[in-house]
Amino acid sequence: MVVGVMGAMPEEIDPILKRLENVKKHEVADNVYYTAFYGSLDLVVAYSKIGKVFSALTAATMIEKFGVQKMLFSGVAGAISPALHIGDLVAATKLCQHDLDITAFGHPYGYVPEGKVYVEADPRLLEIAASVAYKQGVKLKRGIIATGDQFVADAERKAWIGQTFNADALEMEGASVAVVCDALGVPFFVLRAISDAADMDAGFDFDAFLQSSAVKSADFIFMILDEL
Ligand SMILES: Nc1ncnc2c(CN3C[C@H](CSc4cnccn4)[C@@H](O)C3)c[nH]c12
Repeated sequence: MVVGVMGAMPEEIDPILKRLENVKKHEVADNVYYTAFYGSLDLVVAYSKIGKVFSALTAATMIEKFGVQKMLFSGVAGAISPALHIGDLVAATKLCQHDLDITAFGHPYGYVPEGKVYVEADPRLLEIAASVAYKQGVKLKRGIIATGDQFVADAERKAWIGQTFNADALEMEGASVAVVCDALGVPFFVLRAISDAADMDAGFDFDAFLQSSAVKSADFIFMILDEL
């Protein structure tokens, strides 16, 4: 089976790559894709670069050019829910785009005609994640993740996103990956480890915790890969 493991930043996939052997590099569509065998799995690993457009391009390229059959996203996120603290793992049950706004035409935030506000993650992959977390004694929360093309470092914006979408965490790539995988019929799973609280300290906390949180997410992704 061909499994895609995506991140947005180099720091999010470095902990994945360093645990793989005989990694091959492929330059496709202005990006670098790494392939390697992991047990019985064929892995395709890449960081997309930041934001919804780049992450959509990478997800589509992984599926259309590399034949990815299951997509796992590993990375960091800003917390919205007060129950989420730096280093905590959260798996997306569904994802939305908090910066998609044609409310001027009477539509809800995050909605465009023939689209949907939320895209649901694959229940089977969520089930595997919950089972792995239980067996390994890892605390894994589930929640709604809101995606937008902005680094949120403002309590008011964070509160608005939380209230408008009932979101538990926010980032800049998950919902676009979800839309691509959903449209192309590829089961997907988005895992994030909290790096900051999307408030006035977000920039400092992000710099301080990016690496350690990215490793936490990557380590759990390997626990899931071992079950696929
Ligand atoms: N508060 C937050 N708001 C929005 N997104 C996030 C994330 C998740 N990632 C990290 C990175 C921030 S932008 C970036 C740009 N340059 C350097 C580092 N990060 C982008 O890929 C989204 C963690 N905390 C977030």
